[in-house]
Amino acid sequence: MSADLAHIRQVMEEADCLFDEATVEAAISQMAAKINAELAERNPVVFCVMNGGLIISGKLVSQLNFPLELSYLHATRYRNETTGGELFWKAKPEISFIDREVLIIDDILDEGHTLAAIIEFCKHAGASAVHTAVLVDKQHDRKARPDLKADYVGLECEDRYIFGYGMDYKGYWRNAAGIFALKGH
Ligand SMILES: O=P(O)(O)OC[C@H]1O[C@H](OP(=O)(O)OP(=O)(O)O)[C@H](O)[C@@H]1O
Ligand code: HPA
Repeated sequence: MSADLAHIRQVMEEADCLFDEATVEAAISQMAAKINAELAERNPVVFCVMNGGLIISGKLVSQLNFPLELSYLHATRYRNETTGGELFWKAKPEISFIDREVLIIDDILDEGHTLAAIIEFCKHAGASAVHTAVLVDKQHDRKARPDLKADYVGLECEDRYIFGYGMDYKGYWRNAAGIFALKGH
């Protein structure tokens, strides 16, 4: 069924901007500086977690100043909904990373089931270390594991459904140049 575009537009009109473009870009640059300082000599294989990780991955890797290999994987549990379900692998990594360090880039660490499963998968598949970078870490006490943290975090946000910078509302607004919170959520 096609989305109701009038509704999709209204959602943006009513949304609260949590972080404007300049703030998000500054956060991405800070992440890049830290990754450059810590991973430049590690020859990591970098994986973008599709679809949400697309924008942050592109903006982040272009600020990394060392040679790296870039690929993607796709694991999803929200499927255009605002609450998560069972994790479904749409595409597993194709590039080999046995005995290599891996850097996973995603848009958001929410409950963390997605990131935890990807970390586990990469370790089982032979990665010598798994580093993780997320643009946003949502603050609440529903994490898959209480100690689950990403190594590189751009921003922390309140416990609301957010979109923009790769994150979608019903498949839309991944392109929004800012991070917005849905009215009433
Ligand atoms: O921390 P969690 O609660 O597991 O949620 C985070 C994950 O959810 C979103 O992906 P989604 O399942 O929406 O797939 P998509 O990126 O293709 O939209 C997001 O891009 C993260 O990968
Ligand atoms: O708040 C969110 N917004 C968009 N996608 C998401 N995936 C998990 N949480 C979110």
